[in-house]
Amino acid sequence: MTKTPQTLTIAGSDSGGGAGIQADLKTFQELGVYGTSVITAVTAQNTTGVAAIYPMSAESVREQLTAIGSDFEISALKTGMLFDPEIIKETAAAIQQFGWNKLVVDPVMIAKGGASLLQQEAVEALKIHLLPLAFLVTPNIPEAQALTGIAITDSASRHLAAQRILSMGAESVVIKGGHGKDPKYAEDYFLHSSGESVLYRSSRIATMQTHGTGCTFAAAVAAQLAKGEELQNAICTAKEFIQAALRVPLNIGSGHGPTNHAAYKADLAVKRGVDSIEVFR
Ligand SMILES: Nc1ncnc2c1ncn2[C@@H]1O[C@H](COP(=O)(O)OP(=O)(O)OP(=O)(O)O)[C@@H](O)[C@H]1O
Ligand SMILES: Cc1ncc(CO)c(N)n1
Repeated sequence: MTKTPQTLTIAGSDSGGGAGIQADLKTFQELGVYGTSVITAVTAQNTTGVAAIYPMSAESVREQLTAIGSDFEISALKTGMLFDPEIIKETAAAIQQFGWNKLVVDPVMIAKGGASLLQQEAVEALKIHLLPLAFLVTPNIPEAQALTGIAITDSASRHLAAQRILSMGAESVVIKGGHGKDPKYAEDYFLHSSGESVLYRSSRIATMQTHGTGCTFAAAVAAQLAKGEELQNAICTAKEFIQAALRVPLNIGSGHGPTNHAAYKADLAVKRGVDSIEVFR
């Protein structure tokens, strides 16, 4: 009997349901994998912003990780909001202890409204403890700049920043282009430590409903990896998933609304297909 692949998200809770743990579990469910979760912080948050953050203690994070590691067979996992250095160290220790592979690190730093989801001193901890364990790191443009100190202004500086992130020990990186300036395209740039690079390009969708795009994208990659999809194809599927989720808005809340996690499967179900992504290798 084949078992459903099991996945794990280590991230913060978004009370508004569009990002963080909630986005990850919805994405896992939609893509047909079993989702488990370790909550690093509780945020009081909606589509207009983050009102408060309550980090969990390092001990509670360790206990959640142990509960998962002692019972589940995790085929792929992702991290999101990790908030402080202690939580990062507990996370890295558990990943090593339980031998979890296929780690997608989404280096979440700042929410759309400007709230800090990662303490300044935690950026170093992330680089030292977590990036060397990563199968894939998924920074957006501001995060890639914060990790490397390189201003990303064109494709050459984006490549340089990607190389710098790989030099921190990650096996591969995709610098996401949601924050890019191009009005026509949203371009994600992938670089592997082998030197192989891929550009994933989709048409940019003009919408306010972009809350949690990064979390959803990384969770979709982790889900596909858990099912055994090869990394570059998993990224392509994640790009199709987020494109569908952005294209069919839910119009929830008065600010940056959540994406529509159900759209990808609904598209497939009626064989409408999803927007095809241009892939440049
Ligand atoms: N308007 C858009 N149209 C099409 N694709 C988009 C758009 N905005 C973001 N994307 C895609 O969504 C994914 C997430 O990228 P983005 O740079 O927005 O991440 P993020 O800033 O970490 O997200 P968040 O912090 O909101 O969770 C990428 O694949 C990106 O190309
Ligand atoms: C809990 C949480 N994680 C990540 C993000 C980034 O979208 C957010 N806004 N909230």
